[in-house]
Amino acid sequence: MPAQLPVEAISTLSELHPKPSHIRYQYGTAGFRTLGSVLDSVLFRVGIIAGLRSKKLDGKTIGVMVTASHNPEPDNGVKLVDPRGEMLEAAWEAHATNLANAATTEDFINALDTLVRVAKIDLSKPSRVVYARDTRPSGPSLVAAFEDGLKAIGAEGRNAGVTTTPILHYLVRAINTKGKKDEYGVDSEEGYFTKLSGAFQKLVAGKTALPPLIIDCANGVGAEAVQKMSGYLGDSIKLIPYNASTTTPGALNNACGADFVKTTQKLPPSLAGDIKPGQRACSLDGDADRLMYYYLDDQNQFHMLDGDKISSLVAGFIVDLVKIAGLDRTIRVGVVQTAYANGSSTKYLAERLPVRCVPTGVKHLHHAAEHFEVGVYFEANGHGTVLFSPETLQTLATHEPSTPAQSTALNHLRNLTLLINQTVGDAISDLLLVETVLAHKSYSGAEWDSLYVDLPNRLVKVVVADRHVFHTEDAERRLVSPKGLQAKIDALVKRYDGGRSFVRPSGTEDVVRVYAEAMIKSQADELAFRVAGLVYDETGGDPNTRPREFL
Ligand SMILES: CC(=O)N[C@H]1[C@@H](OP(=O)(O)O)O[C@H](CO)[C@@H](O)[C@@H]1O
Ligand SMILES: [Mg+2]
Repeated sequence: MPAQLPVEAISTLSELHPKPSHIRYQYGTAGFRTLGSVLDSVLFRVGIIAGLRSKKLDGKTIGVMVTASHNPEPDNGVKLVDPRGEMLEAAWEAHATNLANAATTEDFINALDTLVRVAKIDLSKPSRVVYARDTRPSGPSLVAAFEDGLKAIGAEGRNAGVTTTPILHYLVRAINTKGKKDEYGVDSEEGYFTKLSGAFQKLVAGKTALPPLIIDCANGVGAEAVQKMSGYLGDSIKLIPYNASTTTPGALNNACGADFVKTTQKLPPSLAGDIKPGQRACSLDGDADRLMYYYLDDQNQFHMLDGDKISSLVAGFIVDLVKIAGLDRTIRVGVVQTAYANGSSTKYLAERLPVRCVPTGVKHLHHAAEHFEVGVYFEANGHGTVLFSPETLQTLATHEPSTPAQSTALNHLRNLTLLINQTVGDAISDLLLVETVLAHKSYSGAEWDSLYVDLPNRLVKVVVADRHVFHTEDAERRLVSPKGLQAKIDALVKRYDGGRSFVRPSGTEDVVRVYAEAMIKSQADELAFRVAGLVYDETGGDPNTRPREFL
């Protein structure tokens, strides 16, 4: 008889983690994410789901990260990580949503039974799960609920403690490739720090010393990782953590962090006075998978260097190295962006290499990047990385250079494959990558910034009655419904010099987002507020509560 679900154990433990009756959960772009205080049942159930996912994949280790990233401190969330360190497969997002919403223990067990049957899960297989959390106060009790889930399904758990999202992804891949040909690294935090710092030190050896770098850690888990990384970097670069108060109530992501910088386009107030004209600095988000750079010019003016600027800097550098190494016929470097990428960045990049636009969400970018030999992907908000295909890794490992210049470039490329966290966007890996390129190019922040001039842009949220009536095509750049709305947007856009605007429903908030660009800032704002007004009026917005700035 095939192995059965341990119904007794699941049932007993499930009663300790009842689902609140009034809440509907959704496994979205960022996993399950909502107030930490209502996630207990979800975490318990995710423990069981992770165990089943591992069994389905023959006992490979699955990752689980408890975090709500850049959200306010009271929020929390949970994401599953597949064996190569990638986001959970889409079909299982639906399974997770379904299981999280089962009303009672009985419904939950029935839904589990169905999943086991439909997904043909062999319950006799082993199951292994590695998990971690960020610094949020709700973390420990949520992890305890999750561990009850592991216990219920009999999964073997490995607690990676308090660490960043990208380190958890690294661990998943390292564990699953241990002792294999494609071994990713030693499966410990130390392994991660040693691998990245070693590659960085080689890449910047002999270059002019890098100035110390102020890092705004958003008062989150990145602070601990930056401090640890510092210890491994020797004198190759000095990292100065700011906003590193991980235990101060309410401090997490508050007036600091990558999301604050991107959305307000301002310097975090806590850095004011400490960053000098000409100096650059950067901000991480609450789980250290996003990165924003910025600098003050000689007039003390703030300039932001976002994900598009990082992408352009890095892609250009890799293209040059590939060419110098004599590999430009074999290795095609491409870039993946979303519709939110600044139009100037797209123009700059498209003149140099293939560029693809995909729908919002890291999994779309990641998968599209896998189609290039080297795929560089970044969201404008600072989440991104570089992927080297297995064939490219092979080429880099075996290629015989014919000149000293080729040999040097080849070595740099090899070290880049070690420095870059290829499982997921990683703020710490990315900032070392940026510093590497700046060291090689002898660029200041201003010189990097001058690769292209950002088009002024504006992002506006519109609260609508039902965002599910919005459907898009062409990588979210055009609306197919509500019918007729796109034609009206087109008519508005035409009136603005260099105008571009698109509307899409958010996957993480109950709003519709409007993005607009134009040649001058006031026009970008005006276009955004006109389109926002149009969307509001056309989809039944109440005239009495119409936001005043909408035109
Ligand atoms: C405009 C914007 O920044 N959108 C963000 C946001 O998605 P929305 O679907 O727009 O809510 O959260 C996603 C998950 O973190 C991130 O991937 C994406 O870039
Ligand atoms: Mg994040």
